[in-house]
Amino acid sequence: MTTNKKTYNWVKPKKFDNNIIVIGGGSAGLVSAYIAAAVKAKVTLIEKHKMGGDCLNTGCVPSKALISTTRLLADAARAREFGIANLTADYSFADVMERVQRVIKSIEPHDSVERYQDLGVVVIEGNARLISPWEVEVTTKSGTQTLTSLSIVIATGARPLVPPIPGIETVDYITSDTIWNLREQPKQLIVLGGGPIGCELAQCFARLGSRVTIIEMASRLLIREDEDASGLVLSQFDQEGITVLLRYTAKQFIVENGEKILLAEHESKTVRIPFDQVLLALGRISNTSGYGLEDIGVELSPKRTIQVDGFQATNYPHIFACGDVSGPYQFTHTAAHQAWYAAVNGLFGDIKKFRTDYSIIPWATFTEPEVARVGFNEQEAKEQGIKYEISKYDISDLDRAIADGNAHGFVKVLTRPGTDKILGVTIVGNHAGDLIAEFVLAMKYKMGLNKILGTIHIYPTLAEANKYVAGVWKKNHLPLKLLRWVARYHEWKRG
Ligand SMILES: Cc1cc2nc3c(=O)[nH]c(=O)nc-3n(C[C@H](O)[C@H](O)[C@H](O)COP(=O)(O)OP(=O)(O)OC[C@H]3O[C@@H](n4cnc5c(N)ncnc54)[C@H](O)[C@@H]3O)c2cc1C
Ligand SMILES: NC(=O)c1ccc[n+]([C@@H]2O[C@H](COP(=O)([O-])OP(=O)(O)OC[C@H]3O[C@@H](n4cnc5c(N)ncnc54)[C@H](O)[C@@H]3O)[C@@H](O)[C@H]2O)c1
Repeated sequence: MTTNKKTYNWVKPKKFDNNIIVIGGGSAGLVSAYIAAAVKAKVTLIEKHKMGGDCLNTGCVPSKALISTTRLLADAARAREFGIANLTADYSFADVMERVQRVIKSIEPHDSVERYQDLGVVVIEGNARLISPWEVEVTTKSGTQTLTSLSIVIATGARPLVPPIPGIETVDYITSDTIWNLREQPKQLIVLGGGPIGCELAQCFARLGSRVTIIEMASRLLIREDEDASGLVLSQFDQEGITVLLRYTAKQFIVENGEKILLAEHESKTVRIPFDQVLLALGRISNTSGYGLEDIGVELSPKRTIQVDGFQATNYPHIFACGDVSGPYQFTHTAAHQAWYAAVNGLFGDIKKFRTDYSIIPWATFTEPEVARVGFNEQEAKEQGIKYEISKYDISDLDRAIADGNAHGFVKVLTRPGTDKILGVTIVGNHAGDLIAEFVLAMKYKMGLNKILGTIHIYPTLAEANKYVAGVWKKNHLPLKLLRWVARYHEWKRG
């Protein structure tokens, strides 16, 4: 990437207050600041809202806290299957939502100003604005100051997409930012979008007793995953009474006699869907305006994320970006991964630069069943013309899953034809997000399915599914010639 010509229009300070300034105290910013402090750099972290960013305050943590409560309710509803005649759950929606806040409070110290100050980071709670490629203006309650830095990491995150659907402003919509403020349960909740946010939250609210309808314009839920994976999520949602309307596109909101109605388009017809609350889960857009990027000319990508090169650098070689604001992934663990590169390249790039390693990126959607993935799935391999073989193990056969009363799902491994090299894995089922870790490690350290098959897995665990799928691969790759020869050898020995 070439240096933006605008660099030459700015006067570079002769001395600097900081080695690195990090803008944004979410998953990406916190890790960048941590790394910088660990290697003894002078680092200032600026956060304008809440330390911990989306993950702690409105994203991963509250959603997973709500998932754990609602799973308890779903398990209680299945009590009979477990030999318990009657198990009633007495709860109030408001109490459940308060518990979510308590979980956030318990995790808050991990991301707190105090913790980062103790680590050696200067933390400023204020609004940052780039006023030159080396200067950041910070506005706090007590005033405005200008800081200078040799390098800058932009980690300003993303926000829920609010599309300009006519009438949207009249229906008091909620997003993943505001849903956590609800204390009164929606009776009839529409969830716009069947991606990870829509699916996780739709299931939670259905389990709490709301009547939930998902509106998804694509032909499947979780469209990035393979059809067999999203199919299992769909059939679970059907069983739980969630209405899933596929190939429906939200077109307009109207309010008639006080009733809120969504007009959605389906097969060229307009369908009316009444509701009392609508959650927008239509994707997240990067925060790229209002803090000086446009003034100094930091370039954006066609997807409106900050454009970075393979080293997380923007068109200014000393300004880096990481996390949701730069993409291409929008996960806490990828934000943290990129943050290491942004900080290290920002501090030591003159000596050595490290290219961000995207070779093995895992993720999971925490619906029941969970859907976890690393590497290629079938649809991506086909799109990219990559040849593969499939080994699939059905979890309905797994002793532990049967004992747990959760015998559904699968482990599917794509391997390079004729070898045990793993190209990608999809796991659907209980604890899929944990089970995939074995394959992430195997892929990272280039271990094939033979190595997984040769590893002892504790009986009876869900992790045995990983060994069994390796066994499926082995059965399909038996050394037939050798086995024929061995059979003759045994025959000869018998005389
Ligand atoms: C409902 C939901 C569930 C999710 N679940 C998961 C999950 O289970 N697993 C997973 O891996 N990911 C999950 N994610 C995604 C994850 O939350 C994000 O990928 C992650 O938080 C991105 O971190 P970030 O640091 O890039 O951005 P953020 O966390 O958004 O942090 C950016 C920070 O920058 C601050 N900021 C912005 N502008 C300025 C400025 N000018 N000055 C100072 N500060 C500024 C903001 O206030 C914010 O705190 C979920 C997201 C949502 C919404
Ligand atoms: N477990 C996790 O790791 C986790 C959980 C939640 C969110 N996230 C992150 O947050 C990101 C955003 O999630 P998301 O679910 O909001 O976005 P998404 O982009 O994954 O899904 C949005 C869905 O909305 C549909 N859609 C868009 N416009 C529509 C319309 N007008 N009518 C009907 N449907 C429409 C799209 O087809 C798509 O399927 C994810 O990509 C993920 O990276 C991760």
